[in-house]
Amino acid sequence: MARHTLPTLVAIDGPAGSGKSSVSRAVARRLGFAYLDTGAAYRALAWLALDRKTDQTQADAVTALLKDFDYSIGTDPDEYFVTVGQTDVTDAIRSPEVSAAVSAVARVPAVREALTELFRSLAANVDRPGVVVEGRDITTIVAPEAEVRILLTASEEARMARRSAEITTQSAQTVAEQLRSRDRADSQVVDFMSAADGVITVDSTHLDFEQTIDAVIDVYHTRTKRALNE
Ligand SMILES: Nc1ncnc2c1ncn2[C@@H]1O[C@H](COP(=O)(O)OP(=O)(O)OP(=O)(O)O)[C@@H](O)[C@H]1O
Ligand SMILES: Nc1ccn([C@@H]2O[C@H](COP(=O)(O)O)[C@@H](O)[C@H]2O)c(=O)n1
Repeated sequence: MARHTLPTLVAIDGPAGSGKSSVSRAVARRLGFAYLDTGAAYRALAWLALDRKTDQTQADAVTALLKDFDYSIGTDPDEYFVTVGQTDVTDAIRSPEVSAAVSAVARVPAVREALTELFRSLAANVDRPGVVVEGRDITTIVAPEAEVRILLTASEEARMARRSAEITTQSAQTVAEQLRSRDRADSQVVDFMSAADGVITVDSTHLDFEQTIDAVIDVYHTRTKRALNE
């Protein structure tokens, strides 16, 4: 009987706007790996809370949503989608309302436990030789055993400039304040501002997009070669 080999895990954490999703997706494409965006699940649950008019500050009410959280995500880097039940929420989960609500949902311990299990199962069952998983606690909680663990950072100034270039419907000041306040709230729950032991920092402040992808791929090759020699 064929033995199921676990996919190679590339874990990437970092603050909002550091380039986790865009860089991880591009790295997955280059390596022929799957791509798992974990923030999408927290966003989808926040979307459900808003849809059901659930008070996101009430941990019990948010936890109760988990029982009918019928969540699905595409892990092919070229076919990304997010659904809740029959509803495609791929775009809706990026709305300012969801971004403002998501940290309250993500701080509920029962939510973190359930989603961590879900991420482990999704990552273990991809149909590619590896998977790039990105979020806030992948290198530390979800997959501390990952072969490659990276903290992707950039200065607050660079992250804000990149994000506000993307969002044209809000002022640069509003975008910056939302980014800062989300990082502040999220970092009370998990530490994604400093690299844990064994985690390599890639600082993209002075790198363009392609250089950042190259830097991550370099870390991948260095770490996987070293693992082969150990
Ligand atoms: N090195 C870079 N140079 C220039 N732009 C970059 C670089 N890395 C990422 N970007 C751009 O910065 C923006 C934010 O990146 P991205 O959405 O991937 O960040 P993120 O860390 O996933 O953010 P969030 O956690 O808020 O979802 C995107 O427009 C992306 O194309
Ligand atoms: N591993 C993770 C990933 C995300 N979160 C929470 O979800 C929010 C949205 O994440 P994005 O990557 O899409 O920005 C984020 O602000 C966190 O609240 C998390 O807790 N852990």
